Amino acid sequence: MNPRMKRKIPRIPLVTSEGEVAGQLALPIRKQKLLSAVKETQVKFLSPVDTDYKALVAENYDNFVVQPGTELSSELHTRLQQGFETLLTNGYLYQHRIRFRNKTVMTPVSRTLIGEPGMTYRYLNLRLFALPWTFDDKKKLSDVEKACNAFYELNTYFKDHVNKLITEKFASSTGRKIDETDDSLKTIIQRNTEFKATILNYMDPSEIRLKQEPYYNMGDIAVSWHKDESLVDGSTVAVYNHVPMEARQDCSKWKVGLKVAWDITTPAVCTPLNNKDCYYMLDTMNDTHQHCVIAGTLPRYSSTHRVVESSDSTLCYIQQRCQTALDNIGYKDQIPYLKSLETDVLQLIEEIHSEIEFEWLRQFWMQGTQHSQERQYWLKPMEQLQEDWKTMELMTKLMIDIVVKKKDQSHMIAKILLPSLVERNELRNEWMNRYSEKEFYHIPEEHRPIYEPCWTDANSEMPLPFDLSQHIDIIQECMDTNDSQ
Ligand SMILES: O=C(O)CCC(=O)C(=O)O
Ligand SMILES: [Fe+2]
Repeated sequence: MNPRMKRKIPRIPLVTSEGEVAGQLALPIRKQKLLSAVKETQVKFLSPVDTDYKALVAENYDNFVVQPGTELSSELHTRLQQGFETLLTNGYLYQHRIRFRNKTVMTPVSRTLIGEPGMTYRYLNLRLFALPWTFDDKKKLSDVEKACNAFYELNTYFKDHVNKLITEKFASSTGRKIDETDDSLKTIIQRNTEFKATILNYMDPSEIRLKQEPYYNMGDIAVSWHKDESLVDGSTVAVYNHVPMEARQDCSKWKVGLKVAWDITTPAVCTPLNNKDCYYMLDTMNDTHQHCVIAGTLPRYSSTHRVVESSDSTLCYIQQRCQTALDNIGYKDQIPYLKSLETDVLQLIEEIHSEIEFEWLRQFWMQGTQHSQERQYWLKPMEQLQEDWKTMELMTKLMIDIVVKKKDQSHMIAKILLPSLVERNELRNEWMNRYSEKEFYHIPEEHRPIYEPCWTDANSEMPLPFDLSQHIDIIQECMDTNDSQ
């Protein structure tokens, strides 16, 4: 059976984007209000064929810029188009199963993240781990690596082009002549152009049943109204559009929709895109507006470059956090002990411990075998993170021992441990029960979750059991006796 056929009718609800789930789920109140207002008022949108379109864009969407593909070199287009195709044919683009209001839902669009080595991007409660787009000079690149590198080239182009757009905008809004040494200009440019990763999107509309755009009747919605998450405030999003077989009429083309966030009095805009076109949401546009993608009739790819808010989303960051925690373990005659028992130190270690387990290890392995095989770059670092995490299990065990033996600081340590262990146990349960049996059964084998780390009580290497319930009871008891003394 053709593996693509299996995906034709998704068994689990589709999420079309942030905050927008097709079917079953209750709507947020804000959206309900908007929808009932829509019924009463005639809300409208304009397209480039409408006479007032230009004026509307100038007034309310001046940070939205469409650039015809002719401005990019044909060599770059060729590399990008080959890049998309290579990634699709090698199975790198697939629909994401994400958790949304306690349900598992599937994105209609197939995706992957490419970016700076060690970059991750969190959206819809899923952490994406980037395929690197740059490599050591001497490395002989595989086709997939060459494909990723093409998007780095596009990224370099986008940095340069957005620099120009922002500089012009700055000059026209301040009425000043362009001065490249101007510090405020430099800051704005940096904020807008430090693209760190791109999400590639792919969809063949003939394979997926889509919902209608709910407010304006724009057509079939592939990516529903949203703002992009986890970005630096006031940063640009730059998008490349690729439709291998171009539709002739506007009505069959893919379109990008824009509206002022939670506003139905200002008309929205809906702009058809041609193959190779780029569009930009400059500066604060992603903060003040929402965008959506309306499906055309033919398959389409896009590459969406983002200035990721990366303070807590790089491999370097989590490795440093690990080191901070591990600095507190010492060994005397090979016997481990905690160097400091200060509240803040222990609290921080417990936080890091859970962060590694739930934000990194489980997020990575939950995405399945194919996902991990594709990410050779990540395998060694993940192994090391898991080793470090295991040492943190030992550190937690040392804390528990102090509580149980009623040593000096036991009450204070119990107060830190109790909420931390309760939360860890709950999160473990949640991760282990992420899919119902029925859902699990319908996940293709290569995308099935790997429940890692996972161990049984028979595993003598692990300092603590997987299920923390008994330890939680013991600590609770210690606290109760301590309180009653
Ligand atoms: O494909 C596009 O044009 C934009 C997709 C999008 O909004 C997203 O991936 O966040
Ligand atoms: Fe988006």
